[in-house]
Amino acid sequence: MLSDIEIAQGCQMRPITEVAAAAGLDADDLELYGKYKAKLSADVWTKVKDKENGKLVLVTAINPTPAGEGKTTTSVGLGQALCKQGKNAIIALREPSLGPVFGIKGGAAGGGYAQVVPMEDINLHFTGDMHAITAANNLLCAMLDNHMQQGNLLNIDPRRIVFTRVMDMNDRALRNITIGLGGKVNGVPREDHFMITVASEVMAILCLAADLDDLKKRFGDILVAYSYTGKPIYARDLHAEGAMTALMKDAIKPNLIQTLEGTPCLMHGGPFANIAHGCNSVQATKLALKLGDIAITEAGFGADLGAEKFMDIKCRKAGLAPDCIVLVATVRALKYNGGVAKADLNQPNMDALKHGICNLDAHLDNMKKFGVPVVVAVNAFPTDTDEEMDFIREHCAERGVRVALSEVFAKGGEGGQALADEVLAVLDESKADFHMLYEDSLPLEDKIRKIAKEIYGALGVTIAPAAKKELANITEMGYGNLPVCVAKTQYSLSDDASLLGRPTEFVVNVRTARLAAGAGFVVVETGSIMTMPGLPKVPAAEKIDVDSNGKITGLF
Ligand SMILES: Nc1ncnc2c1ncn2[C@@H]1O[C@H](COP(=O)(O)OP(=O)(O)O)[C@@H](O)[C@H]1O
Ligand SMILES: O=COP(=O)(O)O
Ligand SMILES: [Mg+2]
Repeated sequence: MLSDIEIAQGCQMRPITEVAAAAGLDADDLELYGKYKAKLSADVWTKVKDKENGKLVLVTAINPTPAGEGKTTTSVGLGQALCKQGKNAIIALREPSLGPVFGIKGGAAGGGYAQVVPMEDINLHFTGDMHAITAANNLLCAMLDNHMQQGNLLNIDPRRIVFTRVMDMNDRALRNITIGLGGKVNGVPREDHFMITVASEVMAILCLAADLDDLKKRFGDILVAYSYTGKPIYARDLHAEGAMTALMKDAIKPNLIQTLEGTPCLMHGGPFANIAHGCNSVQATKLALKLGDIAITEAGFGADLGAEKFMDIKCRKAGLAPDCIVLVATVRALKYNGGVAKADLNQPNMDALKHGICNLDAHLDNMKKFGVPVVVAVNAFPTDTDEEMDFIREHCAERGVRVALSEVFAKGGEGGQALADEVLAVLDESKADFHMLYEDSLPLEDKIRKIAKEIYGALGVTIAPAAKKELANITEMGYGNLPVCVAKTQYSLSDDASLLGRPTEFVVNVRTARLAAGAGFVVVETGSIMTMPGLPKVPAAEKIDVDSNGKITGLF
């Protein structure tokens, strides 16, 4: 079989203006970035906002292997499959980060015959949104350090700065740094940190902002530090929000691209779900609901992370309500959860599969708590045996859960017909009764406990003294009603990556708490999760190249 990039490069793409027209958009609605990419102009929303919403389908997954289990692939394939049936379906995805592209996981444009294109553009610079987010974030940092250098009128305590620099790269050497060295002319010496751009509050704000004015207000609301007397200092106190917004005036516009089968895809915002809220932008999702009769969107990593945050943060903030959940399961991830080593996942192993199926059960039980009907998509890999796939389908049938074998990777939209039929049946039944896991009024610590117990299956939660103190401080400052965004490993329901399957006898250990006042949630870090990943022993970057004609190879 051809590689993802070979398939993508072999695609005869439609001009993006044609794709837009099929989605009901005309040339005035587009700002072209070449022939195959465009941004939607700001007044598209005014044009479509009074249209009736389509149905909303969320694609999530069981706990993944390090390679990922095919949420993006399934989202693209399902969109292709529905369009093949003549439905007006549009997908809304997140943008890739260079971290995984050059690291372990690869791109975020799907795979096989279920990809969005132009894949290499999308996975590298795309339309520059990641660079704009990085620049806006680091401008604020530069203005913060400059304020302290220029007399520090705000009396900022350099030991209590809570906003850090970012870079869209896996670079562990930047996790903990010292800046301002070299004497008076070089600034105020202090400890600083880098996180990866996709974990930043600026990224979250892009994903949750309604428009340019809201973006600017949220930027101004970013808590950056405390003064020596404990007074909170916001970005607006540094007069940074205007310039930050100017840097992001194009990044806030959703991107329009196409699938391998020429069907429309909105791609905007790229937070990871282990260290951020993991959902594409509200703007893109709301536009997809207006432009399509069915909008398919994804949330990162497993349902314990992306789906929970989709429901409890994105839907809460945006007034969205999913009509159907597609839960992607793979034989390989279930065997991984059944204790099989990564190197042996391609070997048939019914015992491990039967042992690991409890992870699927955990996520099925969890999704029920949100009142949204589920379809399990068994994402078929070439190494899967019929016996293994039949076991998963029979297990779902015994639970009374709709299930479909998805072959979209190998066959594109044609391979997603069974899945499309199951999703359409759910949408026709309209049995969704969406509700969030907790009320705004639940105290922050209790929100954390509720997520840990109800979704992760924890016995309880430990909260480090510093985190406990910061949660109390955040509540004292009037932010106790905000939702919580848990930063946690994606490999386990617990905060310990080694506890696979459906662990029970564990507690979740909260290390830190951070107010993202601009985004409107509180981030708590658990276990050993880090917001700046590192490159692996053999980075994927080593296999990426470009020839003298500009043709890229090795991206996957
Ligand atoms: N059915 C499949 N067979 C083979 N490879 C697949 C299949 N589905 C996905 N992949 C590959 O697995 C990786 C992860 O897929 P992706 O859709 O990005 O997962 P996720 O969005 O859940 O992280 C990609 O490299 C993709 O090409
Ligand atoms: O946030 C992570 O997203 P994927 O699961 O799509 O890699
Ligand atoms: Mg993905």
